[in-house]
Amino acid sequence: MKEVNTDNHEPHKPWAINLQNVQFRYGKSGAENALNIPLWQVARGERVFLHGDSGSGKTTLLNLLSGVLTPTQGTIELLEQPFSTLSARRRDTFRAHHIGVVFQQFNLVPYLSVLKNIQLANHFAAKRDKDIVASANAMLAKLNLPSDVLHKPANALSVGQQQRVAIARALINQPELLLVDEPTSALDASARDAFMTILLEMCESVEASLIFVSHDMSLKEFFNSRIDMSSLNKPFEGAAC
Ligand SMILES: Nc1ncnc2c1ncn2[C@@H]1O[C@H](COP(=O)(O)OP(=O)(O)OP(=O)(O)O)[C@@H](O)[C@H]1O
Repeated sequence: MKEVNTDNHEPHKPWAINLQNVQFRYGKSGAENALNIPLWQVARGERVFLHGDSGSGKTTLLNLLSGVLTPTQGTIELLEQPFSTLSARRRDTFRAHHIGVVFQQFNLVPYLSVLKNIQLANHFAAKRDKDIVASANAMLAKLNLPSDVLHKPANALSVGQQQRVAIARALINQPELLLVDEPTSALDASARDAFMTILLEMCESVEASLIFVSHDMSLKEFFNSRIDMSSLNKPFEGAAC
């Protein structure tokens, strides 16, 4: 397994992620509520396991990568294109076209059917899928979900089923970058391993780069690179430690 080197001297490969001198603070709070990442580059196609203590900034970093937050300083490029410097509207469009997200609460619209949840993601895609029902069905079959879930409201599904729907929704537009935050916390060990296998197979099939955040170090075996937030997030100059 490769520990990701943040002082990267390898020959240039196309980047999925390129963070340069990124700083982030929540409001005017102290440095402990902040990120300071001088450099972080992830090559396209890489599958990265991102771990770290509670409060070390993992979710904040994912929110910066998905454009929910923007850096206080520095720049984020995704897929070799400017991202953090875009207007909020353009960032939303970029996200809809290129990024899939599976966050802790899955972010499914609870009262909408599984199909409508998946359709919603495709609605904002660069290319609308003319046969979204067939595509959604094919995706659900790959995820071992029966096709009758398609018309059930999301909140009528088990947690494990909702996780799979969240993956289907995140991958339906074949995103180049997939961001996943602690999705296995509610699963037992065998369900967790099944989830990981499916997630990685699906990622492979659409050739997505993956950033996967978790506390659960037993999951690191599923990844070819891993990074600890403490090696990424440097103390602010002059900050009391
Ligand atoms: N909305 C917010 N306003 C102010 N501070 C925040 C906010 N969200 C997070 N923080 C602070 O930012 C720091 C990083 O939090 P973050 O949620 O990114 O950590 P994490 O590594 O994802 O934690 P966990 O593993 O517990 O989910 C923490 O000190 C946290 O208290």
